[in-house]
Formats: sequence, C-alpha cells, structure tokens
Amino acid sequence: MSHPAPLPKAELHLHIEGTLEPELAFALAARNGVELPYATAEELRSAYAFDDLQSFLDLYYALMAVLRTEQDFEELADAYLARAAEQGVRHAEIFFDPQAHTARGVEIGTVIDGLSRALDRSQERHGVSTRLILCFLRDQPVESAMETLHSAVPYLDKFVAVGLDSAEVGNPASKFADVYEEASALGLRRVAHAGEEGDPSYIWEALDVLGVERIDHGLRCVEDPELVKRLVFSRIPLTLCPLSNVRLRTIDTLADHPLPKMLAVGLMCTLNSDDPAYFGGYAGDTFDAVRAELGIKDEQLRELARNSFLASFLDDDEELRARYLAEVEAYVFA
Ligand SMILES: Nc1ncnc2[nH]cnc12
Ligand SMILES: [Zn+2]
Repeated sequence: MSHPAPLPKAELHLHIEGTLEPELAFALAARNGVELPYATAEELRSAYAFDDLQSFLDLYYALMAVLRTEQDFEELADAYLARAAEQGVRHAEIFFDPQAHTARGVEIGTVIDGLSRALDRSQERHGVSTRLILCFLRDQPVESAMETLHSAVPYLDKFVAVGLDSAEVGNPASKFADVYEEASALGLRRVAHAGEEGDPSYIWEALDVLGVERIDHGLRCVEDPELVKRLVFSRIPLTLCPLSNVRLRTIDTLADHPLPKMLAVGLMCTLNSDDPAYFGGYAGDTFDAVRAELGIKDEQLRELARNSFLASFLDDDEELRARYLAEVEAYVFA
C-alpha cells in the first residue's frame, strides 16, 4: 500500500548539526581520520539517552568533530533536505552554529559555503526552498558572538537571520543585546531560543531586549498569563519542538505537552524537529506524534502547517508563500 502524501509544511527550528545520523557520523569520521569513542553506529545511537539539555549538548558538540570540509557540510545538509522532503517539508529555515566549528579550526567560510552548496540546489533537487539562520552560542562569551557576526559579514547574502542557542539557564538574552542590535543594523532578522529550560523571564528578554520576531521553543510561556497575552496579541510565532522536549526531559511524556492548551488560547504555534537525528523524529514524524499522543485533530494540523508558512521568512517571495499556503488549504487528510 502506498503512503498518502504528507501534509505540506515549513520547518523553522532545525539545527543542521542535529541532523547528523550515526551512520553519516561514522562515514565522515572514516573519511577524515577522526576517532569516535563508539565502536558502531548502533552503539552511538544507544548513547542518545539524555537527562537534560546539557547532557545532549555535550554529545552534540563532541560529534561535530567529524565535520571538517565543505563537502562534509554539503552532504550533511543534502541528507537532511532529502529526508525532510519525504516528510512533506516544502520550506526549511536552517540553523547553524559557526562557533562550534571555528573553535575546532574550521573556517566559517567552509561551513557557509558547504551548506550553501546543498541549499542552492535544494529547490531543484528536493523541491524544498531554504533559508539559513546563523546562531550564536549563548554559553560562550559575548565577544565571541560579536567576532562571529563580524566574520560572517562577507557572507551576508547567504543567511537571513541570527538566532541564539546552546545552554539557556544562566545565559539570558540581555547578554547579547549589542550583538543583536548590530545584526539588525546589518538587515538581519532576529530569532532566539527562549523558554526551553529557562523561565518566562528569558522569553520577555528575547522580545524586549533582542527584539526577536519568533521565539524558538517558548514552551514555558504557559507559566505566565501576561506573557501569553503579549504573545497572542502580537502574533509572535513559537517554534515548538515536542519530541525534543520529551527527549531532553523538559516534560515527562508527549501526553503532557501543553500544545492543545496553547492552540486553544490562540498562540501562534508551529511544529518542528530541532535535532531530529537525536530526538527520534523528523518534521512529519512530529506531526504524526502529536496527532497520536495529544489528539490533535486534522484541522489543527492544517492550522499548524499554515502557521509554519505564515511565520516563515518568505517575505521576500510572497508568491512562493502563497503557493505553499494554497497547497495547505487544498490538502485532503487520509
Ligand atoms: N534544543 C536546543 N536548545 C538549545 N540549543 C540547542 N542546540 C541544538 N539544539 C538545541
Ligand atoms: Zn533548538
């Protein structure tokens, strides 16, 4: 029996380094002469059991040692885009973490040029339009973020926005106020992870100090009714990642996810996979999981897909956005 075509969607919260599947990690390790502290891909996969965000980040950064050349970054992105396309992703806004590579002696140009090689061919090869978002590591000094922004200026035509990721608690958004101000002056859009593990004050700061247009995660906004009001009235999109929240133990089970409540109060939610190689599912798997475990109905799935295109940075191609939105409206659920 053939599978029904998946619901068309945009993915707005996806770390390209988090798409590194164990098999590709081993292939790149062999090609680059990098020793991994695991005997097989299966053994590595069995290490994907996390207690919290930091325990995941430790493995996530360690495995990046296999990514060294433009070709490595190109293959990584191409493999993600192929899988995303199979799961109905039509448009992907992709995070990358330059500091995690430059700290290992890999030039930012190698990262951006390698990723761009895959992204530039993606529409034609996979039917997926793309944008890149440069993320700063919030647990690194602000000077390093500023240096990273400056080193990326020659590549300004290759990415559309800046983001903020890595260990949240103890690294509030306000630390990066000057970096975001400069990024905005360079014409870049602004997003930031907030309210993943951090309390609602992290979301307030991302909005009020960094001036972000979207909140990545934003899960803990539900603890602050004033914040929920603000997010609803200003239509700030949240890029939720429910499978990530379970794997990083922000919530106990998917059935505990506040998505139904968030939709009911009018928050502009989108569904995303975050680090799919580590968290057990890509974008389509995420839609399937919330349908199965949270009882999200077909018309709410359509709303989530519609939101993903409305919240995307496709403002420079409204014709393409309109085409995607028409596809969402025309979609017939099996
Ligand atoms: N879920 C996440 N939160 C913060 N930083 C990340 N980097 C990669 N995935 C992340
Ligand atoms: Zn993330």
